[in-house]
Amino acid sequence: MSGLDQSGLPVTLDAVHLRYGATTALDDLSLQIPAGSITGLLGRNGSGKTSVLSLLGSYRRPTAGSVLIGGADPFENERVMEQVCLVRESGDVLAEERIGVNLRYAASARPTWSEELAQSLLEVFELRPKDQVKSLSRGKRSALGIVLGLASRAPLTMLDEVHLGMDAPSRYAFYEALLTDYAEHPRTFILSSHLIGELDSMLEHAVVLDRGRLLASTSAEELRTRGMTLVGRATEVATFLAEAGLQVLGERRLGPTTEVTVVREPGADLSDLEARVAGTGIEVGSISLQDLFVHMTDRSQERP
Ligand SMILES: Nc1ncnc2c1ncn2[C@@H]1O[C@H](COP(=O)(O)OP(=O)(O)OP(=O)(O)O)[C@@H](O)[C@H]1O
Repeated sequence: MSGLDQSGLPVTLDAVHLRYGATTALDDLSLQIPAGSITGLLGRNGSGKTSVLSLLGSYRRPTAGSVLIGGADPFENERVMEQVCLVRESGDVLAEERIGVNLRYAASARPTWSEELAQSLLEVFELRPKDQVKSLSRGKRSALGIVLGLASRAPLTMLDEVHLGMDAPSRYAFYEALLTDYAEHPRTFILSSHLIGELDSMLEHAVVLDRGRLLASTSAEELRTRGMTLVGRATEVATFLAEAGLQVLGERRLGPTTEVTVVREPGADLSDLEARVAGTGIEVGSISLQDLFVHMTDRSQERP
């Protein structure tokens, strides 16, 4: 890696294991996050999202395997880490200090810092430099984390559930600010969240974890097209499904009508589904990333 990479850093995890004592948090995780992408790091509680970000933020080292940012090991690597910004849910701020002091501290540590962006975001989120961090409400403290994360303009910027506690208008202001600044200053963003519905349209790449294992690391578009819904008369849908060779994830009955969610195997094609249902009265619809995620991580079918 030479100098500052202004267009975003790629991330590679190769056979990564992370254990906390007897707990295996990450189990043989291999994935790549493209440089310059807005990537969603998705998973249920305890799936390992924060653990992945702690490795990338150089708070921890893997028990086994390798973590590379821009081709280099980030651990205790100042040259890499000045280009990496991780904002954790806890904020990582100097709570006893004023907002202005926190901003000056961040600016001094970051060669890519934009003071202009920081000041405009303070206005967007109605934060005043003279306010003490410890007196901020939870939502305002989250907003401060977002100001620090976005104004860092770090080539790898990671935001771990940062928008928790923020009201809907503030969250939408955050999404808009991120997209606007990203358009002018592309970089790699990794956003970890449960609010997949809100992030869906922003994401270019998605990493889905479940119990420390990788379920998917793929383009968001590929993930979105993995599933479809079929809505029609129950008998017709059942007849179609009997011949279609599709995996059924879920079914909802609404009187004589049924809605089934089907998925294709990675690499298979669902684009001909419209043509295949022609004349059956069945309608084909898309499913949201949120619904697909719920289905992918559903454990209700598991039996010990
Ligand atoms: N410091 C720790 N000591 C022991 N176990 C830990 C520690 N941190 C995390 N774990 C365990 O590692 C696993 C992954 O946790 P992690 O915090 O990475 O998940 P997460 O996806 O970020 O969860 P959440 O969405 O609830 O924040 C969980 O089983 C968790 O209990």
